[in-house]
Amino acid sequence: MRCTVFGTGYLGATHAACMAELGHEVLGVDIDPGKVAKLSGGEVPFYEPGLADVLRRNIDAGRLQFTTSYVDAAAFADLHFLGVGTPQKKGEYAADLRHVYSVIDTLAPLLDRPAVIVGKSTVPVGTAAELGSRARELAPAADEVEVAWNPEFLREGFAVEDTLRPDRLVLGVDRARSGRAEVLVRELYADLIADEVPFLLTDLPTAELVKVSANAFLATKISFINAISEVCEATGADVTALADALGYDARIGRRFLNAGLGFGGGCLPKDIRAFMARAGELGANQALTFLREVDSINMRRRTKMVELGTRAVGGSLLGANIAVLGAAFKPESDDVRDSPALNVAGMMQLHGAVVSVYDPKALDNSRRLFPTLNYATSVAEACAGADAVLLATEWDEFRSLRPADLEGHVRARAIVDGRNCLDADEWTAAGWSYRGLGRG
Ligand SMILES: NC(=O)c1ccc[n+]([C@@H]2O[C@H](COP(=O)([O-])OP(=O)(O)OC[C@H]3O[C@@H](n4cnc5c(N)ncnc54)[C@H](O)[C@@H]3O)[C@@H](O)[C@H]2O)c1
Ligand SMILES: O=c1ccn([C@@H]2O[C@H](COP(=O)(O)OP(=O)(O)O[C@H]3O[C@H](CO)[C@@H](O)[C@H](O)[C@H]3O)[C@@H](O)[C@H]2O)c(=O)[nH]1
Repeated sequence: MRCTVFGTGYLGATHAACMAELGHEVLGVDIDPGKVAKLSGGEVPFYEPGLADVLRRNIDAGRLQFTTSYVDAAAFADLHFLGVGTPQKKGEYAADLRHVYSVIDTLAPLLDRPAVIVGKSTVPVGTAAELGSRARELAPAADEVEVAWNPEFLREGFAVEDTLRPDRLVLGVDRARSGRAEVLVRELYADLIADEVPFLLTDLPTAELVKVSANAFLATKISFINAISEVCEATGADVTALADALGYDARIGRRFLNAGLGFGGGCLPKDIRAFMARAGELGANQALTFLREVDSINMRRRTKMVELGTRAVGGSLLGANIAVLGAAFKPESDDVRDSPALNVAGMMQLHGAVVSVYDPKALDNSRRLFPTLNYATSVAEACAGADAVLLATEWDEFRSLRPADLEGHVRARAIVDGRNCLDADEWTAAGWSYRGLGRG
């Protein structure tokens, strides 16, 4: 079948390519002509393992195209996915929905036959119903336009795998409508459903809430273990051993219990804030106040890392050479949105340190977002003359570092492991001062 995907960023480009991989004809639509040109040429404008292969294979097969033209998109299909960004508003907790509304305001007037718009962006509860009313007001096809919500749960770094083998598919529909959305979406995902991926049909607000609740839970789990880290730091306990022991309880589980520098990225931080803002608008102010604490615990880890880095160089950052390994918000991604690593690097610089940042994939994005930091093109270059090394993103290249790899480069043997991914004993035995977060 045919579909379009509006917004070809991390989510949209992946969705478009993967829907083509399932055998559908797909047209990706973006307002950024540069992005459209790259994607059309088979180039992924960001780092996402495995995506380039899927993209090229499907472009070559003639199933996947990209355009900036809404007119072409409206003519191309009757099933339209909406995957544009919903960032945090400047200076507020709430989500900025201007891109989502812009898609509806531009697309709907072009819809002159029955159409289904399926939202995948993460939005505050109530948005889908509002978008549906607006689309029907603007569309020549009026009541024949239906808006449904199919939240996306993919993780960056595993986007292709998560799209082609998701844990579940959730579809929220407007029960007052024809049921066409369910029919089309079930047909689109037929191969996944046949592979026994659970398909959960619900109403619009529930679908919207599933998404933000999932991210709120994940953020809470990370902040829970990071709060325990603070107690470990006060007592000399080791949070990594503690998390392993907790994780054996199947009711708790080990995943998302990695203590360290905490969560960042284009999703968890802004989603929990938008969730709090929306709950407030709905008069449920008390319900999510715990998320404020989740956010605070998370941000405190970043200042703790700065504190450990400062201690590692003897108490003052002024003039100290600091190597920061990692800039992406997590490994296997070049995404630096709300990156804990860059936040720490920036704070160290503000305190007078000379900071050198290295990341295997995220340097271009880092330079664009934080042009005032110094960037190195290798671990060795970042560590040259360093008074302390800070490991901020657990890329394999950094996990596999051995003390000998840094000998001859650093000025002092001090390392702060912000992701608790190094063997503390090995580094200590090699004469290094090793500090981890939540490790005694
Ligand atoms: N990145 C993820 O891993 C992920 C996973 C699940 C959900 N989400 C959600 O998906 C949404 C998109 O996130 P993202 O990370 O892909 O964002 P992104 O910034 O990478 O991509 C958004 C894209 O939308 C395009 N765009 C903006 N306005 C447009 C318009 N009017 N018409 C067409 N294109 C337009 C932009 O040019 C950009 O390419 C957000 O709501 C996010 O919370 C993201
Ligand atoms: O035990 C852990 C696990 C993760 N993190 C950090 O948490 C952040 C988010 O990690 P992850 O959830 O893997 O990355 P995202 O790609 O942002 O994915 C989240 O956000 C997406 C966008 O909403 C959702 O689709 C995914 O399901 C959800 O996991 C990163 O900074 C990680 O370093 C930890 O600190 N400790």
